[in-house]
Amino acid sequence: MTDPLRAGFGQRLAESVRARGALCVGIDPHPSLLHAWDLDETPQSLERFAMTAVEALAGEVAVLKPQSAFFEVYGSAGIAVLERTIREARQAGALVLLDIKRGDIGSTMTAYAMAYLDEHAPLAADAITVSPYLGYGSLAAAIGIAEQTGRGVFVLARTSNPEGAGLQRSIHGSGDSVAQYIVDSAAETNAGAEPMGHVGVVAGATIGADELDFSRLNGPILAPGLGAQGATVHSLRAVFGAALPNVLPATARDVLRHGPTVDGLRAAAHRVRDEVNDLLRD
Ligand SMILES: O=C(O)c1cc(=O)[nH]c(=O)n1[C@@H]1O[C@H](COP(=O)(O)O)[C@@H](O)[C@H]1O
Repeated sequence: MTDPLRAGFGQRLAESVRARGALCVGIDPHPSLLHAWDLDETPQSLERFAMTAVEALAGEVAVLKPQSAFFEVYGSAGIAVLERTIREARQAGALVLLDIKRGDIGSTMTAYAMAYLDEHAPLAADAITVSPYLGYGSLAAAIGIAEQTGRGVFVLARTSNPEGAGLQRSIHGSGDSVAQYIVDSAAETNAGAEPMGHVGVVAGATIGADELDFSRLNGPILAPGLGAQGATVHSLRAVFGAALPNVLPATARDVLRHGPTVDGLRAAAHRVRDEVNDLLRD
């Protein structure tokens, strides 16, 4: 295995996907899931939930994606659980994509990058989600620090929620859609990187067929929306076409609802992973 601190994120992700299959499982401790697992809404229960997910999945799937909001709800106690979740998941071999969807003016973005992408940060993950609403250029500090530390960013391009379409499909000054402009901006950053660059994009598995051209991206595509939001593994081919090998399908509730047993969670993740493997082989 390549030293995670010396290889770029594109390479580390490619290796992890090769070894474990293309799947990202979200750790989203929704109140409804806590209840379904017979847990209450306390930091102790949050910890039990997250640690069970880590035990079941961190040695199995390529990427785990804790959703920060569900931890932040509990204040500092929740953040402590998030720190432990990130640390233990990484130690068990998963890449951790922290879902925080940050985006701000450049100087503030530097602070966010130091909080989540700096080697010594308590919440340092392998990658984070970022929002380009303040302009792709405002993300430069995060993109730069990620590159220096062997980490990655996933920029929201065409999100899985129905409300995203109006804004993201509107026409940008470049003449393409806003979403395509984001994909093309990431492509410029990733140009020439081997095996691919460290700037991914987010494009929901729920979006229309062939809506975006990913042919120049040279980076990963996080595709949330499988399961609870209605997309299926089968639908990925129509949405992503030739870009399928770079797609990292993501699902949270559809796996987590098979807890609280470690075996149940693992079997659910394996089922989705195997479906994705079959799709990629076809
Ligand atoms: O960035 C994300 O991960 C994300 C982007 C997007 O377009 N849609 C989306 O659902 N997500 C996240 O992916 C997860 C989806 O969870 P499930 O619908 O339970 O699979 C949530 O944590 C969302 O915040």
